[in-house]
Amino acid sequence: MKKLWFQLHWLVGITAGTVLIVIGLTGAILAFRDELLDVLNPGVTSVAVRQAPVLAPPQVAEAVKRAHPGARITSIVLDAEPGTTARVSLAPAPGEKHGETVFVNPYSGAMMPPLHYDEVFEWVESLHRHLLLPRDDGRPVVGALALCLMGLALSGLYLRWPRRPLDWRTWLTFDTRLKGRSFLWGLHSVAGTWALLAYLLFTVSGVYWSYDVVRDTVDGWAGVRRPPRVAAAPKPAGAKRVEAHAEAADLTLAWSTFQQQAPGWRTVSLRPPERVTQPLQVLWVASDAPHIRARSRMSINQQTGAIVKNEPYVQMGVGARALTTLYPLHMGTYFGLPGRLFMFCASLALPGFAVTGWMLYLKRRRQKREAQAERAKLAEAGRIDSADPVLLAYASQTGSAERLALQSAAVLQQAGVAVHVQSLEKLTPPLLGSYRRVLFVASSFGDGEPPDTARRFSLLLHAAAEELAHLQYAVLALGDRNYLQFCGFGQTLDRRLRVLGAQPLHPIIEVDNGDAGALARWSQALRELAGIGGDAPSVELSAALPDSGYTSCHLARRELLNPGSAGGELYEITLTGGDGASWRPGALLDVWPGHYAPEQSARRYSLASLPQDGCIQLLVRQARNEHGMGLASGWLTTQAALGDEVRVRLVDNPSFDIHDGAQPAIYIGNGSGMAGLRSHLRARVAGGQRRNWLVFGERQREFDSICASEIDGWRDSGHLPELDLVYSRDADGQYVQDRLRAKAGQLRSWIADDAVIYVCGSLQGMAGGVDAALEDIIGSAALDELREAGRYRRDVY
Ligand SMILES: Cc1cc2nc3c(=O)[nH]c(=O)nc-3n(C[C@H](O)[C@H](O)[C@H](O)COP(=O)(O)O)c2cc1C
Repeated sequence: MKKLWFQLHWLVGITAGTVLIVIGLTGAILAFRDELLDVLNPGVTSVAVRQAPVLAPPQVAEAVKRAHPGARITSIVLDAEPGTTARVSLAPAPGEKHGETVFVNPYSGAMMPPLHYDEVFEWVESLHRHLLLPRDDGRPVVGALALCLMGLALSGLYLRWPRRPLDWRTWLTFDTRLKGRSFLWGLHSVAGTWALLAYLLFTVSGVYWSYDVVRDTVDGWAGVRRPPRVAAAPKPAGAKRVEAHAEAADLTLAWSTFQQQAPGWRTVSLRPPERVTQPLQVLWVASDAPHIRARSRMSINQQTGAIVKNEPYVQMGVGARALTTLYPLHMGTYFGLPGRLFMFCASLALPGFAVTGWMLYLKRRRQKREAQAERAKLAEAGRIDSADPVLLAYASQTGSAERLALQSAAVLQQAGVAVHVQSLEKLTPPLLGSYRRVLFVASSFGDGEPPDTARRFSLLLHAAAEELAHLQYAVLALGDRNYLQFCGFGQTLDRRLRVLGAQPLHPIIEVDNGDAGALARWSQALRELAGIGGDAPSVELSAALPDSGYTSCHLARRELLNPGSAGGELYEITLTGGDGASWRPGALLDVWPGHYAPEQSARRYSLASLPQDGCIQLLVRQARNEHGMGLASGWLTTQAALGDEVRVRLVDNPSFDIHDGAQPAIYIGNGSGMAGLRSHLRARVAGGQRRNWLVFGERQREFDSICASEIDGWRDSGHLPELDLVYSRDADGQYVQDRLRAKAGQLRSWIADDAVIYVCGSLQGMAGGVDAALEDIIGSAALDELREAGRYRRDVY
């Protein structure tokens, strides 16, 4: 059901929604038409206020007749606001369609300069009301668009219905720290909810004005009688034009009658008829009227001054009065300036909805296409038949979990493990129970809820009484920490599986916004499951679309840091040109090796510099394999010429993010792991944080003392009171874990002082060794506590 509504919402959105942009923009312009005209025509619609009596309509009419002899006045509009000029409309000259409008100084009767640009606003209005089509053709089209707007607003409301509908915050606010799709979604849905009332008003008024049948029916209910709509009959050729000077009556009598009857008015419009024998029509808004369309009418005999008909607004029926609110509600003027601004913003927001809606849709479509490509790759690799396959089950709203499930399946399949990949949409508890090992990749949606496609499975699993003691499982939960229920569905799934007796292969791994560190842990879990040996290169999983978000930089400098080393050559690579790029210490950089093979995936490096350094720096070890040099490392360290373009993408790395505050920091690492540690240390030094301890390992002091002068500088300035540089191949060779054990007491004391531990470098050997040493020194429970408290952060590969 929700799927169908989603399809409808999006289909109407990209069709009618696109035209609604025009209606919205023109509506926003018209909302401030008078003010815009005033700005464009200074000194036309108002003059400086004087302490002098203002001219009455008969005197205004006289002044206009003197300036435009022979012209017939069709209306005089006065405004009680001091300094507002009188607006007088004249009948069209022979052969013309529209008559002139002139403005008259209310104190002196002088003619004001002509008003310019009004025709532009008329054009905008005709675009807004009938899309520049002939009026009778355009009105129903605009009416249909208004109905589409209502459909979009209401279906949007249904699609975003939160689990806790009574909490107003979930309706009207969203966390602006959200990123990417979540941000767009939050903006689209929350702004949509805010604008909902405006759109319902636009629709109701739009439909009323667009369809005669609706208008007649509603008028009938409201007891409003309008004159029948008949086209004005063409005047017979040779018909005599009414001569203004011969026929026009003096307005004095009629005006004095009106004034006796209506002493307090805000605006008044007099419509002198063609013939003196016909009554003068007066429309006026009382000074205490509730809105600008609360108009009273009066017909006055021009010759005797007697009232022919008097229809004060207050005596109108309830229905008729209700109908007069339609226009002020549509414009927002009913609620004064705040109302106008609200309706203005709602109109302007229409293009915003179209843009965010399109962006959401295109992103979703790309994710799906990428998932299809990954699925095809998996199928191409050939299915491995087995009676005991691993099931990779995914719950995905917008495609990331599906892609990660497929990438995970590929890792297992490449290692010879038979896999089945299945969406939770099609999974049932009995089917789940037919597997022995299941890996879930589950995102969260709404408010920590399952994605739409996984709702049914989630309900079934809750109601299930299946015994799952034979089942081993692991959960990779995707989410975003800015949501209150971070990885809510992944956690629910994990809890429920435990209750049903299933055995966790691995503690749940929670991925905050595609966090590369968490994905690396999942990748490691997959390797263990598949029995992949330590020497095999690790596989990079990525939730981001393969080629999105890249910018161009240029190779500015490359420096060999370890000439003569027994290990691989290590270079400092400097890139420039990513102006304005910003990242936090610990962040990563994807380098796109598309210069060789477009289908290749990116290579990821830890950033070794800070944005304030004015450049991007990496420490790149030149990788070598049986085909030669590594694709990206070979290119960056040897083949690319200085100045060559390098396509890069910044990747947040929340699990290796720097901590704020003065807690001490212990930095442990080896080899190119210096990159991640260096960006942290630079930030700590810049921030004046002095309690830092670096434990760093390489092969030989003579050849591998990388970044030595910078490290010496930190030590000399007092920012590195503890420094342990260890070299495994020197005479007194040690690894970092050995040094940690040797300084166990000091380590415990730093940890007791709330230190945060950072580890960056190779997973094989170093990271495992450090983990074991820490466990020995402080105990596994304390290490777990550090991990949970975010005080043990790793970026290992
Ligand atoms: C509307 C919306 C609601 C979300 N709600 C949550 C949430 O409550 N908790 C959470 O951890 N993540 C939440 N997320 C983040 C997603 O789980 C995360 O972006 C995930 O990577 C999406 O994976 P998918 O593309 O497979 O659906 C939400 C995202 C969106 C767009």
